[in-house]
Amino acid sequence: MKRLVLASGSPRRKELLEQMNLHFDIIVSGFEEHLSLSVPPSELVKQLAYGKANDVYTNQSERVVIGADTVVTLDHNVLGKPESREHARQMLRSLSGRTHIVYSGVTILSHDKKVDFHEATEVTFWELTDEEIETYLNTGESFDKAGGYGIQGFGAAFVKRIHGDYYSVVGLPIARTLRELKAFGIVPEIQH
Ligand SMILES: Cc1cn([C@H]2C[C@H](O)[C@@H](COP(=O)(O)OP(=O)(O)OP(=O)(O)O)O2)c(=O)[nH]c1=O
Repeated sequence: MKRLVLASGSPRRKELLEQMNLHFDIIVSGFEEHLSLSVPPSELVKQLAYGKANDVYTNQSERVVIGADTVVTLDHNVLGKPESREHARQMLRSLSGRTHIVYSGVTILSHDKKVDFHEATEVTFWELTDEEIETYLNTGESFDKAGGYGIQGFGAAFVKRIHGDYYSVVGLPIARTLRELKAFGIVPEIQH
């Protein structure tokens, strides 16, 4: 049986794989993310996902490695994780009352195969007041998340509409990932 490795420090990605009853190890990659690559966001997230997976993959033939990356785009600007409270505030103000796209890219690597894909999900926010934004910033939830919000947390209060895979917004399009993992011989253990 191949050994699945998640090349991610994201607690959300870990929880989603656990939710599906997959057994895996975690090795966090030291790959440096640069959001400035001049490629479309759908390519960018795949390139960053590949960078993370490839950093952890060490040519061990029994390993299947998953890397993933998530960004938010608004008017062709790419928003990663906020670097400060002010940066998070600016991001949330720019997302207020608008529709943005969340891109998640995934790479799965083994010694003889590489699969990569992305999902794009449209998220529309209600108009946010300054007070709502400040209250949200106080939760501290913004700081490790692309676009400065977490749809799975208090950020749920901002979401008017979503079109696409919810789990991709959280960081890992889990259904598509499971489907692709099958080709690597990785299937969840179903408990009877
Ligand atoms: C938009 C949004 C993003 N996010 C998260 C998913 C990702 O973890 C994070 C984007 O950062 P990433 O660089 O994709 O991932 P990461 O740094 O958390 O983990 P690693 O690089 O080790 O794999 O934003 C949410 O949790 N909820 C949301 O609603």
